[in-house]
Amino acid sequence: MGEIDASTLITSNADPTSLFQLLDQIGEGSYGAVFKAISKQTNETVAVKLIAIDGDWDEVNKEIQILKTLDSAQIIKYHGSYWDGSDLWIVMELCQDSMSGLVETLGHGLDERQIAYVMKETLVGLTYLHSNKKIHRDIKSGNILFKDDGSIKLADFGVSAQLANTISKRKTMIGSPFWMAPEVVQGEEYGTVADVWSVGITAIELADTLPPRSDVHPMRLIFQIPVLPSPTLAQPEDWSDEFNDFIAKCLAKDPEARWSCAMLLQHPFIKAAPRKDVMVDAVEELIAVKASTRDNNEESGFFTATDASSTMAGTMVPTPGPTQPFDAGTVVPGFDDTDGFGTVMIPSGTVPANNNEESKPAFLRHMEAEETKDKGKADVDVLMRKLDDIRSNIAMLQKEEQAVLKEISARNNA
Ligand SMILES: Nc1ncnc2c1ncn2[C@@H]1O[C@H](COP(=O)(O)OP(=O)(O)OP(=O)(O)O)[C@@H](O)[C@H]1O
Repeated sequence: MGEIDASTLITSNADPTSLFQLLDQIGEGSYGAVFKAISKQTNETVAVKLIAIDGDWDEVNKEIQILKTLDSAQIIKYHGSYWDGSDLWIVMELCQDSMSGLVETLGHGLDERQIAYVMKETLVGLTYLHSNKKIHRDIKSGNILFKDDGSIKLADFGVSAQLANTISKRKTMIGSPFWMAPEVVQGEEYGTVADVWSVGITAIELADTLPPRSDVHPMRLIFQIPVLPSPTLAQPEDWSDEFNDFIAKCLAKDPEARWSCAMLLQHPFIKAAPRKDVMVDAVEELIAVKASTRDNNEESGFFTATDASSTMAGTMVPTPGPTQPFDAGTVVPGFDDTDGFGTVMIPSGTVPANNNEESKPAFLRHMEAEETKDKGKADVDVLMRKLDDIRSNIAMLQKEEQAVLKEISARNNA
């Protein structure tokens, strides 16, 4: 079980199966599955994340300790943790789905008023988090959940960080590459505005259904993020000036120039945001699509578990749902990250200090280490793609060099 004793994590010694009846599985993360459940004492419906004993206890412990301390209407409520002898049960407030699940199931992006509302609630939650000296580090539509009444809840604090009173910056390379700020992929010190960059990428994701540059391999993307101009909406002209400007303020490449969450709450795009009723139609549409998918699956004999014991015995067929365009799972060293679309987490201390590798982003070192493991499998195609990547990065850097030289010459002549 690692260095942490499960007894330090749990709320009480009660057997969770006597407290909660697990119902359908509603999600799956890298550490375990999430179930809808009902409290046998209060009849309240809740969400239960089941984490197997061989999980990464250090990270689980961190998530629980952070969740325990948070109390905000925009952050998922934590109800407690229990141990059933083999799995840790983390009991939380139940949501309908994530924003990525919504967009995916509906098959289209949100409209501008809905995005303004989701962004406002996200910023309120993050302002609270940041004022408590915490950084989320994995903001994306997959980690923004919503309830049936349209309320928004930030979730997945598995990779969040607590900033010490004296240290307001972090260096550990954590996040999902498509949503990562330039200073994070460059391995520089970063602060709470790293979350703001991810908010800007999420706004684009909610409008366009995918984050920008989603067709680029994450390995190449980490070179591109610091060099290329800030991303914009795919068709900026289809959206208001206020929305385009909001995204530009979130996606300032220089963290010093980037607006904070508190500043963004005063932005005209957010000031004009409607109330949660704006989500009602989308939520109803989602529930209807889910119900018809369930009916179709039942007709074709595809079923979901309604009983915890059958589920844990392995007889359950996972809840069918639309295929995720992105694997929203957290990728930790030792986990397979074949597509690289998940959260990347390189715990501090895993990277040797004071060697010539230090200047490389930790994320890149991790990818390279993974590649070395698979060296035997490398073939000419792989090497050709690598060459292609290197050439494209050289071309980008040359372009950047030209721009900087031009700027120097302009300033010298001024
Ligand atoms: N409280 C909740 N209410 C409703 N659904 C939830 C809740 N918590 C999680 N889920 C669903 O379960 C899925 C898995 O959640 P989990 O936090 O375990 O992993 P993840 O964030 O998707 O991935 P990872 O932990 O690998 O980053 C989520 O994508 C979400 O759709």
